[in-house]
Amino acid sequence: MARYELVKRSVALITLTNPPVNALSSAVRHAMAKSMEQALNDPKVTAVVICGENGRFCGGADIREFAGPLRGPPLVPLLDAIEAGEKPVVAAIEGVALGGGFELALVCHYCIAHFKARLGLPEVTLGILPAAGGTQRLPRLIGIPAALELITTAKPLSSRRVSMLTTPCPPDLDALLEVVTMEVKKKARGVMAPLACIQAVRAAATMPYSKGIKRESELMATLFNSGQARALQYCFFAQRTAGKWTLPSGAQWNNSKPREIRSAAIIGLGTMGRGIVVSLARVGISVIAVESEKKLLETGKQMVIGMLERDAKRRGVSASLNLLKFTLSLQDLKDVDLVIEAVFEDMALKKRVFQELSKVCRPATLLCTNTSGLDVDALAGVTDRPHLVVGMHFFSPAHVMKLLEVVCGPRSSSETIATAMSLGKRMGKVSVAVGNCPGFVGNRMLKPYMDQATFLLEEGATPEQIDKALEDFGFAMGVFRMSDLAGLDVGWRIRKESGLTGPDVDPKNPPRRRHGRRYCPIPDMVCEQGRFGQKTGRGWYMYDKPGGTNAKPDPLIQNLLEMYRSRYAIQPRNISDQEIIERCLFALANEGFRILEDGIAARPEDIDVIYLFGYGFPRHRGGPMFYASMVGLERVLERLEHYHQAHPDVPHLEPSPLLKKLVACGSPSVQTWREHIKTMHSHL
Ligand SMILES: CC(C)(COP(=O)(O)OP(=O)(O)OC[C@H]1O[C@@H](n2cnc3c(N)ncnc32)[C@H](O)[C@@H]1OP(=O)(O)O)[C@@H](O)C(=O)NCCC(=O)NCCSC(=O)C[C@@H](O)CCCCCCCCCCCCC(=O)O
Ligand SMILES: NC(=O)c1ccc[n+]([C@@H]2O[C@H](COP(=O)([O-])OP(=O)(O)OC[C@H]3O[C@@H](n4cnc5c(N)ncnc54)[C@H](O)[C@@H]3O)[C@@H](O)[C@H]2O)c1
Repeated sequence: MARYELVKRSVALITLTNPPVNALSSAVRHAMAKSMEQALNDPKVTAVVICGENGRFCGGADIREFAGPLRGPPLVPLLDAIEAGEKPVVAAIEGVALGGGFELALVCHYCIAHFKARLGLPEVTLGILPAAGGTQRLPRLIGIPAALELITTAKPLSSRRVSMLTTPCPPDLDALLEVVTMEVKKKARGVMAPLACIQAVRAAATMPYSKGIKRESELMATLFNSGQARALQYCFFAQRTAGKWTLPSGAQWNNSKPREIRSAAIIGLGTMGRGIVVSLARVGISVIAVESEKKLLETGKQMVIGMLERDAKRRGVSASLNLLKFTLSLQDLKDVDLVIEAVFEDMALKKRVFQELSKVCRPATLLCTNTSGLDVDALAGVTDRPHLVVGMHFFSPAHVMKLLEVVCGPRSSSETIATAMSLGKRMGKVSVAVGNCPGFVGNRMLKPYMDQATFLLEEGATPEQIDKALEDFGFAMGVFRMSDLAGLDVGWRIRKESGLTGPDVDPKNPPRRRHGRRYCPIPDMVCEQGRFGQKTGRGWYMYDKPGGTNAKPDPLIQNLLEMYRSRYAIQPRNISDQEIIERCLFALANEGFRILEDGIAARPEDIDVIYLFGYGFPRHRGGPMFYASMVGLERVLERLEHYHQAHPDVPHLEPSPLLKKLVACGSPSVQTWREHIKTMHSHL
């Protein structure tokens, strides 16, 4: 846990040895305390060097220990003792010095850092604050403004020469803290940790160290026991668990070898195709991009080049334009390692493309689809290599959004899945393996969530009221603002294709019902007026111009809602924010339970990661499944039963059998739900 050596008969070298990141677990703290004591008491030792094994100084406190009672020697007195010791202590930093690891470096009398080292205080991302003196020592060392920036944003710092640092000098502390508070509140709505950090830094500026460190500890105690800290720490591990896919055959992430991908092709240079090209090229993969018409190819090419150049400028590297080739001919794809199809969401068209690819590409080429929800296995079925077909479902904009759903068809081989997962990781995506069903995980769950929002409109709410309730909950954007951004025509086209609306469907027979269940035609009526969202300057909101982003409530939508309600004799009622949150989010989680039952997602963590990275679910709430567990499964069940009774024609509100089962088993913690699903069928 910590190795002690005497070097050159006078220097004590203490090496932290707790792989993989040398976290400060209780055993490490214990070993460090012993080693420090030995060094301080040995008259031969004139100086101490602390470093970490395997090129990593220290990743901070052991986050897993936060879930139980704190054991072992506490960190603060240990660090205080190092700082107070009479022999000089040097931190030799390689790799990372994060959180408690950085705080350890701060108490050392000298620090030497490798130029590639990454230092930082990521505690706020876990819902806590740097409570081993970080909020007290860092402001003293680098000044209030720089310390606030590092502590409240968790931004890592690369190592640099002191002469390059600006001199800390806050002209007016209160004004500065006010500005930072406003920024933090704007960026992270309702998140407690950064605000507590500001209070702790205020203490560093206004109190002696002995009082400041007490204040730090009080604030930590409040955060430590908060639901937000639990949620954020859950997210940390969920994100790491999500990459660990497993198939019923026993093939899994650590026994399946991915193929190396050097070249790829993208079919379709629309919204998604362009972003996928950029994501591939910037990690050094050569890409052939295919379009159907010369003009579209040229437009797509110019857009991709612009995106790559802007991206390269931001990252201070040169744009990898030499990796790109643009063509109208599928014949050029003979030798690529992998193809990602991103043409219109039209099964017949996609089948034609896959048949063609089957003929053109060499037999070993992987064929992937970016479909948002069509049957991946049906596409596999038209090829000569169904085992090499897999869904790679990117999110828009594909070069920015971190999520990738890897959709495993029943015939996708483990090597194919491993390759798609590994390619996602290489592109910097959080990749989650999911099963094949309409909408997969993310979009399948979106339906009940959006349905509830539109039903609430019928019953008396407004788009802005629903959005505000969701944004106050922590979503970056409410459901209507998000739909305006994504484009309302996409969903309209899908509803037309599934026979829910369109010229052949009589809206009055029966009204507000389709396929035997409640249906809200308001989104169709909005689209019929040419209101497709931001791109047309009108949608659920109005914008100053097409492409504008400043959403304002539109009286025309208000009129439309009033006319609609009077046409169907609906008496509008006052709807509380609580009802909005419960109906939208419990319906969302309820579908998540069904997805787990159906074996489309392997575990609740996967669903949560999809919602955190693909749909802007607030991280401090942990994701829809974790949120349901925090609310209490019994309560979620009771509320769903209540709403289902009030709306029996909405099957999505009927509590899922898995939810009922979990409640009957005493509402176990989310990490153990998997044990209750084991016997069910897996589509992964
Ligand atoms: C370090 C990384 C950058 C490495 O990234 P990489 O991509 O290489 O690897 P992975 O991320 O995949 O990680 C590999 C593996 O390691 C696990 N892991 C990583 N870091 C930790 C960690 N810190 N603890 C435990 N485990 C860790 C990870 O899970 C992977 O394993 P798995 O099996 O899941 O695959 C990257 O890992 C990273 O960014 N790590 C996190 C860094 C971080 O956030 N550090 C801060 C930790 S919090 C902290 O340090 C707090 C300090 O300020 C100390 C505070 C003192 C506490 C005092 C307590 C007072 C409590 C008072 C409350 C009283 C309450 C009461 O009264 O009740
Ligand atoms: N837009 C999103 O938010 C989003 C998100 C995830 C997945 N998707 C999915 O990605 C796919 C593409 O969506 P999009 O939004 O980029 O569509 P888009 O309409 O912006 O682009 C599709 C492109 O494909 C081209 N194309 C059509 N047939 C072709 C052919 N035979 N050969 C070459 N090019 C052809 C079109 O000219 C067009 O440029 C769809 O399956 C969609 O469901 C979309």
